Amino acid sequence: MEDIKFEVKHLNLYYGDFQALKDLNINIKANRVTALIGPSGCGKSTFLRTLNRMNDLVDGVKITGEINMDGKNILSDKINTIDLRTKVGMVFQKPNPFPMSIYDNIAYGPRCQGVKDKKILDEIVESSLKAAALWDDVKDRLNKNALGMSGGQQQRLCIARAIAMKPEVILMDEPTSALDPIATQKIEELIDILKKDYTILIVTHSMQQASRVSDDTAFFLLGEIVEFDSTLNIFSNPKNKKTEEYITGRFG
Ligand SMILES: Nc1ncnc2c1ncn2[C@@H]1O[C@H](COP(=O)(O)OP(=O)(O)OP(=O)(O)O)[C@@H](O)[C@H]1O
Repeated sequence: MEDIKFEVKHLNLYYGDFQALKDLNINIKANRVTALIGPSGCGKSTFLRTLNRMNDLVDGVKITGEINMDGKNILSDKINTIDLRTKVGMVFQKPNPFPMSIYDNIAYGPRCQGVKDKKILDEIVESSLKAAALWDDVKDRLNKNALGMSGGQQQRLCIARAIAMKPEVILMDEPTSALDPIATQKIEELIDILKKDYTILIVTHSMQQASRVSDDTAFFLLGEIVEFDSTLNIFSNPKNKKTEEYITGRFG
């Protein structure tokens, strides 16, 4: 059996009285790329954020059900959310480097965790930038401000920053929606390389992107998962009529 990273059981999420996720049941496989697709407002980002408890930061949220990560329910009160967010890193829609040097952007997280040794920090910075396919672009200007990089480079820096924390999972919420086609292609190539070492979930509005980068795809509609299958099946032989209508562009 393939390794399951997240086993989601009867997951419901409410923002106040509004139910944004409805009885989700899904197994996310380790070391695969899972795409979350569906029309605007159907709960993709909300679901993504349950996986590192980012919704805890929103007032009035209520969550029921279970999300077992490597067999442990991460929704339990006993879970240390700081540790969880170290294991489950996140990359956002808009690249959001800190207004500091390229080096310090990567070293920031490890330093917060108490790493002080310059040699170790140098190693983390180099290996993280290499893993994000950015080292060659920036190795001669590590002390320059990260805000001077192109948008695509900034997004790869944000991926490198996530990698520096040695995560097991990387959540990506529309990571290329602010990027041009060439920068997008680089991120997609990177995702393909990273899945060897990490479990990746990606929210995307691009059907082409979902079919290019992902192994499995979940189709969301109005807070429910309508269909979850291999990306090949979802795009070539969807079982649900709504899935077929969405992927062929008839709504959304
Ligand atoms: N903080 C919040 N408070 C109240 N309602 C929210 C909050 N965040 C999201 N919602 C609502 O929950 C539903 C799901 O939102 P979510 O952002 O998860 O959808 P999405 O599928 O990611 O949409 P998009 O593709 O537009 O990013 C929407 O109806 C949204 O208005």
